[in-house]
Amino acid sequence: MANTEPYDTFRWVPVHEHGQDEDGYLLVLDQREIPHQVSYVRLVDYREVAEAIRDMVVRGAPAIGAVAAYGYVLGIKSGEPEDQVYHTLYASRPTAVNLQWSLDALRQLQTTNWRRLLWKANELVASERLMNNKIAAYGAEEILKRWKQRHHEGCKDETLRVLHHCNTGSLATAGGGTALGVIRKLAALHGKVHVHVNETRPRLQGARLTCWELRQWGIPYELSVDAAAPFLMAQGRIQFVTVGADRIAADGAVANKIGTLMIAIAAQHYGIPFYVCAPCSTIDLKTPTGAAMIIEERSATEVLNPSGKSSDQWLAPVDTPVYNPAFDITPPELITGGIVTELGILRVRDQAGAGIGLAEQLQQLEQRQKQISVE
Ligand SMILES: CSC[C@@H](O)[C@@H](O)C(=O)COP(=O)(O)O
Repeated sequence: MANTEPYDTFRWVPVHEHGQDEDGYLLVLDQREIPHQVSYVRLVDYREVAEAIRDMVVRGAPAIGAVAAYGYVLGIKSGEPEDQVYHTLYASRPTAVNLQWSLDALRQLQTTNWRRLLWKANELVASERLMNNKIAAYGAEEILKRWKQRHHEGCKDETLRVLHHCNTGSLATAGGGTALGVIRKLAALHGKVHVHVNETRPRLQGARLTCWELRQWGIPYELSVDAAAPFLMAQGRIQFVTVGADRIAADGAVANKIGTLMIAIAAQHYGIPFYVCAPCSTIDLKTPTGAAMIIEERSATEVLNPSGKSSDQWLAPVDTPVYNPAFDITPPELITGGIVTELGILRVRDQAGAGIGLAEQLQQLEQRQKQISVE
């Protein structure tokens, strides 16, 4: 099982012969087909895995990382040169650092024993599931505390209202999700939670995937076009923003789905706390600032013909020039709430508004976790 849902986002399927694992393949839920149908793609070759990541059969930074790890197992199992396997998978999507992180975790074992690599891939997936639970707990505790404070100060609304961009649920991770995991936990703790879902042009991860997951979880939601977000804030419909991340630089700048920056700017304008929820593996201390990040550019067709169907569904004249960055970079000063990780919450700005680097805070949180586990 790759997660705790009635559906598996991905699953390694062992093939047993003579009482032991002789072989195996990867099943991946085809997210391009959601919400219309739940179907799985069977992947037996590491090149197919790279293609599935590139084509967004599977997407979401942590899920990409986990699936790439199984891709690496498939490549090594079939005797392909390690370098080729590593670099083919590595290049499949450039912005999500989790991809590199999980491939490095396997490469460091320096083994061609695929069963040992498979064991490691399974371990990464299991630990990520636990991390998701911790992110959910820390994030929900923080937001609920702030919400109660607001209430105490006179806000009469009984419902906790959150805006979410893209998809960060079980479909995007190996567990219960990051930002959506926080929302799910909030719903479990508080009951009255309402989610404003941004549709997330051009691939519509919000409309197709987040609405699908929220419906299954029984959490009330409402869908709007991306450009509506600032106006919803102006109308007082949003109290918090939670989003995920594909890479976080050492200064706290966040690469996430295109549209995130627009929301962060508006949230600051309207005084709405903006939270980024991500495992520590998304923090890339080797990248000092957002300016050093590689932002993936995707095809013009995604924008011109999102359905991928017949030419009469093109949204603009066929040869219209398009610039289609898949992500944007939100500067640290706009991460007004904090970065929710499995170790706790990182603050990007101190009380006086000065920048605080993440490296030192991470060290402190790690130290604290070690102390807790000793006690
Ligand atoms: C927990 S998922 C975090 C991010 O990967 C998510 O917010 C996002 O931007 C996904 O982009 P996608 O292009 O769908 O892979």
